Amino acid sequence: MSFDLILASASESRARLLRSAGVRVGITPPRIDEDSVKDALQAEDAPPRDIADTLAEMKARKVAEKGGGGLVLGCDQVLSFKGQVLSKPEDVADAMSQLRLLRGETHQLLSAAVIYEDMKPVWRHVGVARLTMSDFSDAYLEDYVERNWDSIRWSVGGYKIEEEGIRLFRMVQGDTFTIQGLPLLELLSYLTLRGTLPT
Ligand SMILES: Nc1nc2c(ncn2[C@@H]2O[C@H](COP(=O)(O)OP(=O)(O)OP(=O)(O)O)[C@@H](O)[C@H]2O)c(=O)[nH]1
Repeated sequence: MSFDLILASASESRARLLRSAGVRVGITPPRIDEDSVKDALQAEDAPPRDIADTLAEMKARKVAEKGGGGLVLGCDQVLSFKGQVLSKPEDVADAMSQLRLLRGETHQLLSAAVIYEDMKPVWRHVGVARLTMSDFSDAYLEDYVERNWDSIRWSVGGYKIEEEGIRLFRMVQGDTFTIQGLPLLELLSYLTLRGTLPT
């Protein structure tokens, strides 16, 4: 089976978004040390957008270097809150403390995507969403995390917007795809414009 692109990501959410849109996706998870790259960039005060874009490009390049040709898509999402960059929660306690931090406040999700072809970047986009959380109670927060841990553990911010996580919010600006980790609309526009996908 031929693929429209290779997804250089272990994210089941991204694979699902692409396949639901009818994109024929091969998966090759990248093997990069995200944390050390993130730490180095934060030490240089790199803005969250640059952190996400740099990591997305590194993942695409790492998989493109394995050969195989075609289009390789690398992605990365970061949560930006008052100058901090938050990652996926380490454990239940971390998820609870992150959500307490974000409660009643507005944070941004930045979802970067980079496509490599013939060993060079040919397209990139960083989607941005702004999300304002409601003032949910500690009791609901703890119950939400305990019940949903197996799902939210894979999500930056410790929530899944398309599941019960939507109840944590009172306002969301930006598309659900960007929030779920992929600027899908912009990606599909590029793939149709270049003739990879029929339209
Ligand atoms: N389904 C869903 N996934 C979300 C949501 N918010 C964030 N995510 C996921 O959170 C993850 C963000 O972490 P990343 O480091 O960018 O990606 P990853 O899952 O570690 O996978 P790699 O691309 O291999 O690094 C992605 O898998 C996103 O799809 C959401 O609201 N819904």
